[in-house]
Amino acid sequence: MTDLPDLGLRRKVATTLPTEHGTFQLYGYDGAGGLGHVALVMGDLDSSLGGPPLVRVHSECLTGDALGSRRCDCGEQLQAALAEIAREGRGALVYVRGHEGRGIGLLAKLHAYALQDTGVDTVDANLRLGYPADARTYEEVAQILRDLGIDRMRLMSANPTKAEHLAALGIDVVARTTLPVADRPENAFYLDTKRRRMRHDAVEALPDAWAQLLTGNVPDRAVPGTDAALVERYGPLVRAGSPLTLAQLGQSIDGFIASRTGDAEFVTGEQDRTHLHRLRALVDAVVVGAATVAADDPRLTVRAVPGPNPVRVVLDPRASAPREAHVLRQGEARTLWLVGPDATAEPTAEHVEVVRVPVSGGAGFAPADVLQALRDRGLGRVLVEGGGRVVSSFLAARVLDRLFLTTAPLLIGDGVPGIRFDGSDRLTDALAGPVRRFALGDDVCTEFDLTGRHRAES
Ligand SMILES: Nc1nc2c(ncn2[C@@H]2O[C@H](COP(=O)(O)OP(=O)(O)OP(=O)(O)O)[C@@H](O)[C@H]2O)c(=O)[nH]1
Ligand SMILES: [Zn+2]
Repeated sequence: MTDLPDLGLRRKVATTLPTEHGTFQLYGYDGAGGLGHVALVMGDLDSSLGGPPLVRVHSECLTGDALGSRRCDCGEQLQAALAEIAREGRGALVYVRGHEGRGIGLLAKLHAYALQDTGVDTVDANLRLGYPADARTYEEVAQILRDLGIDRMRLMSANPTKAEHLAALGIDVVARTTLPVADRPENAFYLDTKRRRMRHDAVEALPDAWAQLLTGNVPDRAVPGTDAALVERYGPLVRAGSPLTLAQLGQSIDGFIASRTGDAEFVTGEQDRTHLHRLRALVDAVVVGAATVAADDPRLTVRAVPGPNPVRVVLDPRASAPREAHVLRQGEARTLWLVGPDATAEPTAEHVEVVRVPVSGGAGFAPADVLQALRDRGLGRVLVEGGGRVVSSFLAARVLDRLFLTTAPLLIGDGVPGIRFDGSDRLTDALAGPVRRFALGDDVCTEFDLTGRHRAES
């Protein structure tokens, strides 16, 4: 190992850092002109025990790492590297301060971004501002690696120059592996420039998971983190094809979707809204009852995420929906207004089609008749999203494939009920799993897989 000058860099503090990938040892070092560096370590790094460990030398990128920027791939590489280390149960990530903007600093990088907004590539932008294309140095990194007992390692990086710098400082880089990143419209030019002008490897570029799901494909590999979670959560719905009947409801933990005055803003939080919009984007049609249209005047479009608007379906046997309701007036998506055979209803706008459906028994539609009317119009994938009575009636009729029931940590005490149906006398007959559960901020979404409960075809 080359003898390095002692830069006076010291490990100052040791603590732990629990992350979504597991708990790491965290070491704080001085250096980087007072900014300090951080190393995250998992497992025993001794090469003689488990071979050369997996190491990521990660250059600080405030915009990518902390703010989720899609101009670069830094944030995704950071998460992917931690996930890889956790998968092996062993390795280290050195988070290098002072490397921001390839060593030119944050504000200079932002100036370089402004130039890139005019079409200049990332290399020329640095040069035009009077900086080198890459001003990063690695002496302090080598000192930290040495402090961690790492003299041989497998480096996770697409940048051969980084490996060469570390090798010149006496670190034996026995292998270099690339991390999967998503090729997205926003980062394509940057990634391409790194490959053409900075010798970066062409990394296996994984497609944007949500864009794939929207086109009906379930990617078999996704960038760890958000993309992987999207595939896990929504992949089964895409695979299920058509027909498919889903329901979604957000309610307080004591089972109400609104207070007794009808105040429903907001029972569940922002993340549940995003989840609802994702479900809307993945189906052909969304179904709501006329009472929900009257109470909430929903738009039923996809706004929180990219994706197409579904056809909007209003269940209104007596044609009582307010004629001024958003879905009956605003044409950003088609609306099917399902009314009883004798109800008085005329289309309120070009995008509205009045559909006659038989009224069964009481004054309501049979869920199976509603689904049939939609299938007759090519709408096989359906989301029933409110209110409580409509969702409950589809549940009771055993036509749902899945129910997404989100509960908020809120006790309303009394109000508009959520899921209600004729219960059973014995708990063994109650509706139980299989379920999957996922956290949506403070709320918990429980996904009931009901495919085994369908009413037998008569
Ligand atoms: N000056 C400048 N810096 C950038 C730009 N985009 C990202 N960066 C910085 O580049 C650094 C990361 O370097 P990259 O070239 O993306 O990747 P790398 O570290 O060389 O290689 P990998 O190990 O594969 O990530 C981070 O410090 C970012 O802040 C840019 O357009 N201009
Ligand atoms: Zn970045």
